[in-house]
Amino acid sequence: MGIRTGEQYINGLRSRTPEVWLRGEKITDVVNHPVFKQPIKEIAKLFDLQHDPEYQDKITHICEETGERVNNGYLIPRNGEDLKARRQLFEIWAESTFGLMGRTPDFLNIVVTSMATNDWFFRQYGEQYGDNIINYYRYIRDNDLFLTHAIVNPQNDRSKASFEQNDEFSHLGVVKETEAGLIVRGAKMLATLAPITDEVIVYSYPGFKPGDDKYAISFALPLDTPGLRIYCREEMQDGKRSTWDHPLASRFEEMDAILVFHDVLVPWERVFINQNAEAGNLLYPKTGANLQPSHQSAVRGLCKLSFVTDVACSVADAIGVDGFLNVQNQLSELIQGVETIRALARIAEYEYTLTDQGEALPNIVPLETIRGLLPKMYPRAIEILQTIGAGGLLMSPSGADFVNPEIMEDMEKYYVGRLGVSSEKRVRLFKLAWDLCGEAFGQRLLQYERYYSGDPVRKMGMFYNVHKKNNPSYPLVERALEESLLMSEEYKTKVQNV
Ligand SMILES: Cc1cc2nc3c(=O)[nH]c(=O)nc-3n(C[C@H](O)[C@H](O)[C@H](O)COP(=O)(O)OP(=O)(O)OC[C@H]3O[C@@H](n4cnc5c(N)ncnc54)[C@H](O)[C@@H]3O)c2cc1C
Repeated sequence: MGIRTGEQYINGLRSRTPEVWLRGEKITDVVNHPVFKQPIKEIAKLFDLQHDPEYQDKITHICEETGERVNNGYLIPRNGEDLKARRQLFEIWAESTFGLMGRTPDFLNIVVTSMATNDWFFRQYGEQYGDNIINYYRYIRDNDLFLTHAIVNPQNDRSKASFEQNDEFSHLGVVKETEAGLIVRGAKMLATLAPITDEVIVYSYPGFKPGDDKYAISFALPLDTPGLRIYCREEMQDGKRSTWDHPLASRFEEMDAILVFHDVLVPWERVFINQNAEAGNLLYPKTGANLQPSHQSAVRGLCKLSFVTDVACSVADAIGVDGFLNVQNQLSELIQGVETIRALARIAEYEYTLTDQGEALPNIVPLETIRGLLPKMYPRAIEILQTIGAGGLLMSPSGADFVNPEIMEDMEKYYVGRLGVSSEKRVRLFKLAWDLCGEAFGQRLLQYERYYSGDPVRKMGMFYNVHKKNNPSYPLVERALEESLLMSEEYKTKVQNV
């Protein structure tokens, strides 16, 4: 089949009834549910872009294996040009949602592509697991499926390993093996967009302890697999608020969910890692399953930070405060932050290396640097937006006020910005800003930047450890010590006295 249209994506959702729970209610028609309707349309637009003549060649390519047109996320990067082609996809899709939707389909396309490129890794633990990951890659590529992923255990007791938890299966694990496949039980978090995706892939961060084998699994399933429940968090938008009042929050909410598996059958052909703590721990360091999607996250994060920066500049300009030195300092901090991330993302691409499999890997150091910087830069950007918008963020009336003839005149008079900025423009701009920096929607966006790819605190620790391993000595420091010693009177005296 190759690339789908938005309508085909929506029809795919319509054809299935996963067990989605929201506010104690089982949702039977996700496509028409007010909470999911608009985000589904926003994702559908991404699929449609694949058919838009302006974008098609930038975000899709002809698959060598099938001759069909497929998404660039399925491109196995072999050189810098391929990485660039992939980046164009990330940019175009990220810009479509202003970078506010993080788990667009490209994210997991890349994870699975990288896993399949490294089938040798899975094969070490059984030939069939290598075949399974390749077949799964082909299946999602050729059917252009949209995946969610659940890789973290629920926060039950983080001081204990999975096998030490009070309940043997609070963390997802294997109950038994059958002829048909694995029977799995327990929970995984935090599957963003799960209710509106086609399939889930389960794997884990490293960190399995001896005794954890039965929890060290990786597999993929359709979301309507019997026994699989999707528990949504409380929604941040009820789907009824207007796009005038909530220009972003009403469009781009990414629902997050916990997945609970009630003795779910995972057919053997969908198993990639089977109860193997060693494989679970080595998946990240030995394959590009972690690194390759960081490229998408970097480009998407750049788009989001750029957007918030532009909103802050627009707000400052609209009320004439961008001539003040303190405001200029804050805006420059944001602009320089964007430029830093842009430069790092480009360096990662240019300094790619080839693995033994011929897979082009972007340079991990700049990508991990972005991963370290964004969780600090993004909250800072939001703080700056709040500081520049100040009280104005809290005085915005609603769209309904602007169309009521009794008060319209006041609306148009008292909410104006600097010369040339109408009341309506100013209020709508401040509402855009408020969605980002005040609404629960905006708080979730912030939490996303902190945690979307793991705990930033431990990531910084790992970054330092890897740096130390790769830089076991510091020759410049040694030279500085050596040279100054040789030049010192103390050294000369010591030599004379010996
Ligand atoms: C908006 C959002 C969307 C997400 N989307 C997805 C998704 O689509 N798929 C997915 O699989 N996951 C997703 N995640 C989950 C994400 O991977 C986790 O939130 C992240 O890995 C951090 O884990 P945690 O939330 O369990 O925090 P924890 O690991 O429980 O950490 C909680 C706190 O305790 C500290 N801490 C915990 N353990 C240790 C330790 N051993 N040493 C030192 N400090 C420790 C941490 O520093 C942190 O401050 C998402 C998260 C968010 C917020």
